[in-house]
Amino acid sequence: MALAPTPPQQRPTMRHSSAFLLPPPSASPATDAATVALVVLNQPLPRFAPLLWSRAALRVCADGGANRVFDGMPELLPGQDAGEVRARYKPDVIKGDMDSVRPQVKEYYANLGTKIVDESHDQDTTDLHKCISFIAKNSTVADKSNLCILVLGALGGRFDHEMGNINVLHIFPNINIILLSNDCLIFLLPRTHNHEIHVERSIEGPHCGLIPIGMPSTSTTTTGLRWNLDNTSMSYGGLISTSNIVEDDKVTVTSESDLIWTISLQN
Ligand SMILES: Nc1ncnc2c1ncn2[C@@H]1O[C@H](COP(=O)(O)OP(=O)(O)OP(=O)(O)O)[C@@H](O)[C@H]1O
Ligand SMILES: Cc1ncc(C[n+]2csc(CCO)c2C)c(N)n1
Repeated sequence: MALAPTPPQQRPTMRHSSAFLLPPPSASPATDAATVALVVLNQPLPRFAPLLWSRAALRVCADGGANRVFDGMPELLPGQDAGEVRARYKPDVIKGDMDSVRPQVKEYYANLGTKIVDESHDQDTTDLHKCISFIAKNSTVADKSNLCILVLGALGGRFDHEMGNINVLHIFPNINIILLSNDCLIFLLPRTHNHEIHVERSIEGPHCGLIPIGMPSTSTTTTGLRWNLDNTSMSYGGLISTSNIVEDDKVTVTSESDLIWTISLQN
């Protein structure tokens, strides 16, 4: 027999913040408290890749993501010597089925001490899935609520890859994973919690969305949005909240089902 969901008033509150994207020297207590791990996917690096790299305690490239670091970091830092930039931005780990990383790139980083984890035997899980499993297993952070995994290049590109990347959020609902592109970010709001999203209005918004992927939501209630939901049901084929607008610095969400939160990033 399925367990009844915990009533909304008994759920703990999960707080979310994108302060990790604020330019230095800004650092909020929320950013400092979490240990950041970075995953680089096989897509063009977003402009803030060097900033997030410097804030991460662990840097993992998913297969062809290593090519993007090798080629892209010198391009993002054009005033600096390309060779020095390359040596400075050395991934800790390259992991995946290794069909996309160029042999010369793999050898370059292996010689610098990067750990290469070849999982070409596994053709049933995506490289991102493999990387998140690796981080979850190897992170020294005992309390996983203090771990924040930032994924670069997860959106905009091949639709099957995008859906695979969003599926990874649902596979690991208890890990704080944020999918990023130059244009927006996405994370999961698990139904086990009420959610308080602190909006960094200097860098994100105003466009946002609240989307039930995977299952309909029988009841969702929000504050802080232009078009709030009030015990509203959402489903594909019915209402989903896209092209919404953030009105307050804090958005709250309570829902009977897992939801995807997305917000635009200012360029
Ligand atoms: N166009 C894209 N859009 C979104 N994510 C992508 C895209 N390309 C790659 N990725 C992400 O980067 C990871 C590594 O990419 P890579 O190209 O090495 O994967 P792959 O397994 O060789 O892909 P495939 O064989 O399906 O082309 C993927 O698992 C995926 O999460
Ligand atoms: C039903 C089903 N659909 C697709 C794949 C293929 N696939 C999924 S993840 C992956 C690895 C990509 O690096 C590959 C090849 C599969 N195995 N099972």
